[in-house]
Amino acid sequence: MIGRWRPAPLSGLYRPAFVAACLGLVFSLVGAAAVGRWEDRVNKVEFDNAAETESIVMQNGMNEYISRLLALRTLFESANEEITRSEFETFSGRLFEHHPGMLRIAWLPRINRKERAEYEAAAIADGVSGYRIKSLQGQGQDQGFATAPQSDEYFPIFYSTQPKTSVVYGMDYATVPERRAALERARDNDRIASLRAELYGPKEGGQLPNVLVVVPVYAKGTSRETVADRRRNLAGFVVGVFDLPLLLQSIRTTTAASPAISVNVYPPFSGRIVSLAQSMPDFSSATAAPQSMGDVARGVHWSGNLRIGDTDWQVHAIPTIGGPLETAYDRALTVLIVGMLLTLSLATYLMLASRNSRRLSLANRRVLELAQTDILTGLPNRAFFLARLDEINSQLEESGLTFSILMLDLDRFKNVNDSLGHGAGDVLLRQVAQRLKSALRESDVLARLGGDEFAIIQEGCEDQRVCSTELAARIAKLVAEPFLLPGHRVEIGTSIGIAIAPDHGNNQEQLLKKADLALYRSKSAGRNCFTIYDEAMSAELEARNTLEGDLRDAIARCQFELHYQPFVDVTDGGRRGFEALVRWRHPSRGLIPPDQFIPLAEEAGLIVPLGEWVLRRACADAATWPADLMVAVNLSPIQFKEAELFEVISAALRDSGLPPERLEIEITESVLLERGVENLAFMERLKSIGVELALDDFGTGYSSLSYLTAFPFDKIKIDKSFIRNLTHQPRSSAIISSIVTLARGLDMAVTAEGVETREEFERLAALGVNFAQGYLFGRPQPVDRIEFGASVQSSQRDAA
Ligand SMILES: Nc1nc2c(ncn2[C@@H]2O[C@H](COP(=O)(O)O[C@H]3[C@@H](O)[C@H](n4cnc5c(=O)[nH]c(N)nc54)O[C@@H]3COP(=O)(O)O)[C@@H](O)[C@H]2O)c(=O)[nH]1
Repeated sequence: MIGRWRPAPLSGLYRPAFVAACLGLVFSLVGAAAVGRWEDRVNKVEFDNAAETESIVMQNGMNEYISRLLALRTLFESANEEITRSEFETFSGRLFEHHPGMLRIAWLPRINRKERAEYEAAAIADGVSGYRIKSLQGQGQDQGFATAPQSDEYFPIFYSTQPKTSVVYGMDYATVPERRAALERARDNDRIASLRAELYGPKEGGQLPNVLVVVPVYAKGTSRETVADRRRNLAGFVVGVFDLPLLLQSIRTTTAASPAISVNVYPPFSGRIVSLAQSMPDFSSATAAPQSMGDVARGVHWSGNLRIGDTDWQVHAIPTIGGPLETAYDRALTVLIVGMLLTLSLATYLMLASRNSRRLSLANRRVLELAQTDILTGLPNRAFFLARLDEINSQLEESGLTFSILMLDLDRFKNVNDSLGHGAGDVLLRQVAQRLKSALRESDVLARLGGDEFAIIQEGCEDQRVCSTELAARIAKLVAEPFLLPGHRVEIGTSIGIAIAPDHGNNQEQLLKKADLALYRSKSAGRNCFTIYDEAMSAELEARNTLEGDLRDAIARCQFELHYQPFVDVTDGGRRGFEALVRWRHPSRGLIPPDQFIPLAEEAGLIVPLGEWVLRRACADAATWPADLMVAVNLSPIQFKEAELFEVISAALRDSGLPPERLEIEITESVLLERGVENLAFMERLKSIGVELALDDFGTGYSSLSYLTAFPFDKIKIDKSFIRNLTHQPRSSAIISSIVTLARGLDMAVTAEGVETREEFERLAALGVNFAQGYLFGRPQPVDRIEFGASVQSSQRDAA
């Protein structure tokens, strides 16, 4: 996972907007449909009420017409004398004066065979020329009249509101079967009968059939209780012919019928439809009349009856097209439009919000990336590494996998930084990052933890131990290759510590601690190597921690003591002084040598107070010695970084009364590696007050001869490792000889450390060394065991 961040998938970004749009659309449609249905229901109720009212009004209007025919019947039945033609015409004319739609009214008297001629003559006498009783024959266009055949009784048109010239005078209704049936129905039931009938001849104003209404008239004062009574006492019929469309239109006009309702009146239902004309309305107030009842039935409609006499005409009402009772679905439309607008707004808002939120999340991710990136190398930083480590740890139990952590610390990086500057150090770190990347797989996590520390999480290996050591070896080799920086070629290395999960722990803290311990071991083992953690390291750490605690206590309780080891002048064997070497008298562990606690004191920062104590004690002790004896005190590089060191030394001298010329400060080469300018100034200051300076352990570190010229040393102390080899390695003699020659040239003295044998001593003397120190002249011992008398001096002289 060298390229660690994968962008979040874009799919689903607009999903909320899409879902909202779909839901909004569905709700809008459902809402509009519901409102539409509600509108339908409300309109239907209103329409039904209006249609019913309309029907009642029409029925009342029709009843009014019928009642006028009944008035005529009353006239015939109540008159004592026969009603004359002119009385009939006058009365009829008045009755229907303001009632359009009444086409004509006729009086059909009941005439028997014997009365026929008499009636015919009377009509002619009344001015109806050529009057005779006729029968209607033929169909449609071929219809015509013929003299009615002999019959027991006739029901001819005798009086009529038609002009006397009309051919219909004398037409016997009984000769037309359906009219005869209506007459008989009316007679037998003493009820008004009606029928739909086409009139003879073309009808004014249209082709629609008319309605014949037949009212039976019985002889005055006769019984009509039984059918026989009615048949016997029948006097004739009053017949009204209605122009139904005109009549209904007139009713609607006079009653100010609602224009919202279109009324269609169909002929009485006969059980079968014999012609198209029968399915067409007899009356329609609609602007475009429906072509059939089917048309009406398909839409919103109301059905009822219009009773004319003994027959029910079918009434079907529909909302007038474009009228207020036609469902306009305007509310439903409003709901739909508002719903769509809200949906659109919501979807737009969600889309914008989603887009903004994505932008925000991208920005957040960028911030997160930056927060988890090491700016210098572009690698993940410590925060990312730790988070990833936690993540992998949390999956550890479920996955059953193992992984390794490799902690890397560059060797000698500090030198590059100090000597070539931070710019070069940065370039080097980038190059190291590139090399490390090249050694890793895509699934490995590489991070820079800070400074010259890198860390790797390596997972997915069959044998994690083998895999991680192979990787560490590969990395060590890669980093050991020279780096080309601008104008310089540098060589560094890397120390690596490895911890393996879950063997070495299953949480971040444990694993990092153990990888660090292993790294520490690599560092102390000589660098550019790798170490896998083992349990002994923890034990060591524990011991070290205990020791550190004890060390703090020891400083507070003054459990330290100084032992002194003499150094002698090679030429005469005379003792020239003592080196102060600190020891720790541990309450349970006894006397602990400085090798075992000085590094720890340095790491824990305790060397500063300890070093000050050594200085003061050594100066105080030396002040009691013979005036020709020097005291040499070791200073740690850590003490050198203390700004107060000069004041500490001055105070030790002042407080003890020891002349500065009797104090020799021993420093190691490592001190000279950094803060060169400050250290030089500090050393010059010590020299200026008379303190002598010795370069300790020469030959173990960098052994740069340039230090000898750059810093004002009085003495060089050749490390005992050279002396050890002196007798059997000619090279050591040559090195010592060179050092002596160089020191002499620089006006410096040379001390040989660790002289244990006479042979070594003689060889050193031959090489021109000035001073010697070692077990040959005495081991370090407490001050109270040192004899400053002549005996000591003579024994040493013997050695010389
Ligand atoms: N910063 C401070 N460092 C100190 C102080 N006191 C001691 N030290 C440093 O500790 C190192 C170990 O010291 P020590 O165990 O005391 O060993 C010294 C001698 O005992 C040993 N020595 C001397 N002669 C011989 C010999 O003939 N053979 C042999 N095997 N060892 C011998 O050498 C040590 C002295 O070395 P050096 O300092 O280089 O003169 C040591 O590095 C001390 O510097 C302290 O107070 N502060």
